Amino acid sequence: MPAIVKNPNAGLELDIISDAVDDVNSLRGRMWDDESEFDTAKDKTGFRDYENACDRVKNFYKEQHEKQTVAFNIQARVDFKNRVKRRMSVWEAMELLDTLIDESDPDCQLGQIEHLLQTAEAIRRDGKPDWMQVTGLIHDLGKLMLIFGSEGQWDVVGDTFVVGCAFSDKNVLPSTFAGNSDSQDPVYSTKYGIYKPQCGLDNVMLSWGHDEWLYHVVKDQSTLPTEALAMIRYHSFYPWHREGAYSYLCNEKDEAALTAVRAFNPYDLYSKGDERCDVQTLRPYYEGLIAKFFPSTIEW
Ligand SMILES: O[C@H]1[C@H](O)[C@@H](O)[C@H](O)[C@@H](O)[C@@H]1O
Ligand SMILES: [Fe+2]
Ligand SMILES: [Fe+2]
Repeated sequence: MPAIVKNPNAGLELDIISDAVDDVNSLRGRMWDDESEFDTAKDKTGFRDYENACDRVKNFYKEQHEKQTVAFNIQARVDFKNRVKRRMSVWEAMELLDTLIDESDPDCQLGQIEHLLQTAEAIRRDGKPDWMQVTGLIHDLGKLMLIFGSEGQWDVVGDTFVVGCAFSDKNVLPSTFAGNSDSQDPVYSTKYGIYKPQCGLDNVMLSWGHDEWLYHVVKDQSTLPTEALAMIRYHSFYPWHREGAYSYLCNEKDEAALTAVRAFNPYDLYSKGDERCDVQTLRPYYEGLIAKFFPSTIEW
């Protein structure tokens, strides 16, 4: 049974999806009940413990850190532009996302649709505006790349980092970058690499993954504000928004983005320990919100 569902034809055959849901649910049952991979009652310090993470997570980061080179990142962006697009609604995308497992995540015990709803519900409980609730609801939909033709998990999920200059030791499991050929490159291995000081994140290439993919999908097809786009684009950029790395590449515009991403992050991360959500009960409320910012179907 596949750990992730990949449909090479990238169609949305419903029987494949429902088989996949069954497979994934049974896999989840085994991963989470029998292996006790997750610590259910942890406080905030228990999240994102990569040093003590299971092999699945450590192997994921080793592979990602070795394979995300500048050359790969340029090609990924070309491929993104030339890809075949699919049409579906945001809610359909959420249901499809629920057939996938994120191998990078040491904390997410429930499925992806519950993670989206838990994030949105935590934002809603705090009385935050509609647009931010919707942002929470959709922020990980870029993981659909796993179905729409990614190379693997390593070019979709996990934290992001800058490529084209020296890898920061503020990244998780930084020793694994030794296996990335860019670490030996005479330019890419220097502090600034291919960048100018304070050039701004718009001019910097972050490792390719679900943040950047969804940012491009959403920016022209929704009426979400700039802050929402920053939350989506940089939510996995933990070395920057949590650890303060790469400040020598940032400009003034990035300060506003940083404020937005920091406001968003606790809802994304710590809601993973919240109560379960009832998908069908919450559906009408969130479909109403989605309709405020998106047309009925969009191109993915
Ligand atoms: O493992 C997680 C992943 O589940 C998230 O979706 C991503 O945003 C994080 O940065 C990553 O580390
Ligand atoms: Fe994410
Ligand atoms: Fe998330």
